[in-house]
Amino acid sequence: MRTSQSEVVIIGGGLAGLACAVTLADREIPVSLYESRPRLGGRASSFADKQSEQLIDNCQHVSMGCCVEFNRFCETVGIANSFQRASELYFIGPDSIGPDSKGRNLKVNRFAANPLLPAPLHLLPAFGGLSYLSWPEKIQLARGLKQLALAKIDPDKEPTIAGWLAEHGQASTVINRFWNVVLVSALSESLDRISLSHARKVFVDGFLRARDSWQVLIPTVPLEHLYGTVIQDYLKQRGTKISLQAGVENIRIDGQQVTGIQLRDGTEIDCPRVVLAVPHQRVVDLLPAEFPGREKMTRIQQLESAPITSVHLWFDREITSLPHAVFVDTLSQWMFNRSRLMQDAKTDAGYYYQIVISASHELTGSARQGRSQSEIISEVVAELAMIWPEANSAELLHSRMVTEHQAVFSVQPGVEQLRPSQRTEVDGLYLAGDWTSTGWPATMEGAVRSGIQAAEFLLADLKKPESILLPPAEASFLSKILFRL
Ligand SMILES: Cc1cc2nc3c(=O)[nH]c(=O)nc-3n(C[C@H](O)[C@H](O)[C@H](O)COP(=O)(O)OP(=O)(O)OC[C@H]3O[C@@H](n4cnc5c(N)ncnc54)[C@H](O)[C@@H]3O)c2cc1C
Repeated sequence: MRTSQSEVVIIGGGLAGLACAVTLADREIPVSLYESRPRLGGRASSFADKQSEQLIDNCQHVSMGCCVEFNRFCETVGIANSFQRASELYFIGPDSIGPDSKGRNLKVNRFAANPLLPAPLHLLPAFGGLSYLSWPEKIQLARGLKQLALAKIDPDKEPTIAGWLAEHGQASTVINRFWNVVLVSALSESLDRISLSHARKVFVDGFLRARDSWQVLIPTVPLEHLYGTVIQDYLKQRGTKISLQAGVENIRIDGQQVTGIQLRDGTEIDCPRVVLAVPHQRVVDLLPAEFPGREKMTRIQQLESAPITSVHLWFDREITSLPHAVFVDTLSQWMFNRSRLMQDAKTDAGYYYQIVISASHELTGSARQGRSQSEIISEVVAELAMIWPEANSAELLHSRMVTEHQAVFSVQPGVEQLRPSQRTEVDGLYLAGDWTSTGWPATMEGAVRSGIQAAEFLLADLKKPESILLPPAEASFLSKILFRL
């Protein structure tokens, strides 16, 4: 079968494809979106857990105040009120200082901005109050943060943040209890695989630039409701045709120009403009053997991936009333108290907690050393019991562990040279996806930015140029002076 389609075809209904579709649909450009799975949302989605009879997210997805484009996207499509803004975090670490204070009493450190101090001083009292760093360590940390903010980075020969920290005299306690805690959860990679520039971006955008940038936004409904149903309705009302379970087999290119796509069921669709918004691992397979710029495009195959593991636990009682917490120097990294956070939380299946372990290399392949899922889950529960003894007496009603092996691309030195622009050398072919060149790591912000950037290029080619992408939040006066931001 052969059909002609809308002015623009988007392949992939993750956040990148959706942001592109929303941007174009809002400007009355006819769009058809093809998604291979039965639902939208891509990596940010939910699945039905039979035992708890709940829709659970493949993993907790949080955003931050500095994710300006993602936050605007949520406002646009009407889902912004389905997030809770956390203006206080809880860091749980030893109640004493020194490298040997592991396996000891733990303390909840409340972490919030001082309402009277401007950025970048607003978080200084919170850092100063951390129970598990000594004053000399805190001073060393402040010095390290300043050096990082002012660092001049040569993208062609930048070190890893692990190498840079060692070179700049950061002690192992400071690395394990601060740098590791912040960077591994923000970038989903281990310090020896994180580039200096990506590490710098986390601190500059998240902590130093503006007052509310560090705040964490947590969804209060399953991701399926956020990125599935609501956005689907938004797009359909604006005339976008959405086809689910409609995998694309290949893209046709004639000389310099895109001419259409072929679906896996054999349907041929003619279309002069295609936005390819699939994960980077899928891109090259969808393209013909020859086309302009192919060599450059194939570089994305060198992008490596990092895994994220989530451990879902249902107890017969509440083990803590804290809505979320960050753990210092343990296998578990973040706890989300889903029974407290979710709008329509049901507790018939138990009190539901989700533990996130980013860059979970040690839980995959041979690094896992034969440990079974139940052994890993027991280790996580034992860590929770060290903090909240209630977990010892509570009955664990149900549990499951989910590891996304290709959760994010790995932000190693040199990664920016592998990330392509959203505009390709083929007329009418655009790319979108968290892996394209946005300057952001693999995040919902990066995905949304890429989709909007693709739409900007496409609109320019349609002779409807518009500057849509927002600049980063403006740096405070003091941050400009101190760090030249
Ligand atoms: C476990 C986990 C935890 C994460 N936590 C966070 C977090 O807390 N905060 C954050 O900001 N980010 C987080 N991320 C990253 C975030 O989910 C991604 O960066 C973002 O969702 C990527 O969106 P995307 O549209 O670029 O790609 P994807 O979401 O991968 O979307 C691509 C889509 O293309 C579809 N597709 C593939 N091939 C075809 C084909 N041939 N035809 C049609 N469709 C096709 C796929 O089915 C998919 O729906 C996390 C990711 C994971 C996996």
